[in-house]
Amino acid sequence: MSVEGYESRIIDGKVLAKQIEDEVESRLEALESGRGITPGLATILVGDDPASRMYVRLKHRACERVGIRAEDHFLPAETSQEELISLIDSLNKNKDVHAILLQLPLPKHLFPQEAMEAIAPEKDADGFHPYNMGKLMIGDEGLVPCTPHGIIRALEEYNVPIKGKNVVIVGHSNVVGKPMAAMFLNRNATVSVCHVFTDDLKKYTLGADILVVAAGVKHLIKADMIKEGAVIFDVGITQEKDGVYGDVDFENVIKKASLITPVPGGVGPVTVAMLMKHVLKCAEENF
Ligand SMILES: Nc1nc(=O)c2c([nH]1)NC[C@@H]1CN(c3ccc(C(=O)N[C@@H](CCC(=O)O)C(=O)O)cc3)C=[N+]21
Repeated sequence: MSVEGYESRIIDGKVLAKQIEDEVESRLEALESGRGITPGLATILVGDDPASRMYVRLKHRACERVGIRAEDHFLPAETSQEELISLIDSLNKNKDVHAILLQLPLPKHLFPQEAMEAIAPEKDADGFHPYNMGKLMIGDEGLVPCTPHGIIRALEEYNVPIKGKNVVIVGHSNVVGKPMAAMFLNRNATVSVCHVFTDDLKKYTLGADILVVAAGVKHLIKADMIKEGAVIFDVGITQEKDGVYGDVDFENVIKKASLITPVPGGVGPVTVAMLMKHVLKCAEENF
């Protein structure tokens, strides 16, 4: 990538992830030596989608690095809703499992919302349970989704003020856009949420002091759509034969941004590190 001279504007997600994982590791050691608890994460993957497999593998590797006990539950694509719920029920009751992660998306015949509601809210490391989502909405942030949490952490790390700033979020998914909006509102930013049906996207993005893009459209955001000095988080992942692409035209946008996350090596690794933090929190608070 030709970004010479602009390197200092890059938020290195791997460096930040390492820092978060180091914190987790030392708190985890204290939990083990102090209370004899080793945090345990159970991941559930239904079907053998290659991308999902890779993401689950990334999470297991992170568990290994920090010392979380991870168990992998792989279910065949034809698993029924009842079988899935019954696995979740047994993991809810298992005292050695402090956190449960149901990898999304699920095969089309299954109901993700019902499955996520079956996860005990105190074991919901992803923060996707309606109880945890509801708490987030009313400003009581407990277990919150990993990607938005990682973005807030990055802003803190780089001392970017949030209060009173214009934040624009592109994408209104339950896993990124909506919880992200709530987290910024909780910190008194002025928040606009745009999505596929937004008329004249550029009109909004041009006003953004902080821009979070999670649309899944390769290079949706061009340099002429952003304000000079904006802070930009690219959550997009478009996998093509020759590589992974984000939602931001990075090489051109970096010339106007003050801080920006690359893809890969930006938001992704921070998301995984935040998951580790959440598993630790589940183990500290519920055993
Ligand atoms: N219940 C659930 N929780 C999730 O957190 C969840 C999920 N389902 N389903 C899928 C998405 C996707 N996701 C990513 C995590 C890390 C990277 C990551 O670390 N990527 C590396 C490698 C990229 C590559 O080489 O392709 C990077 O950006 O540098 C990417 C994507 C978590 N997700």
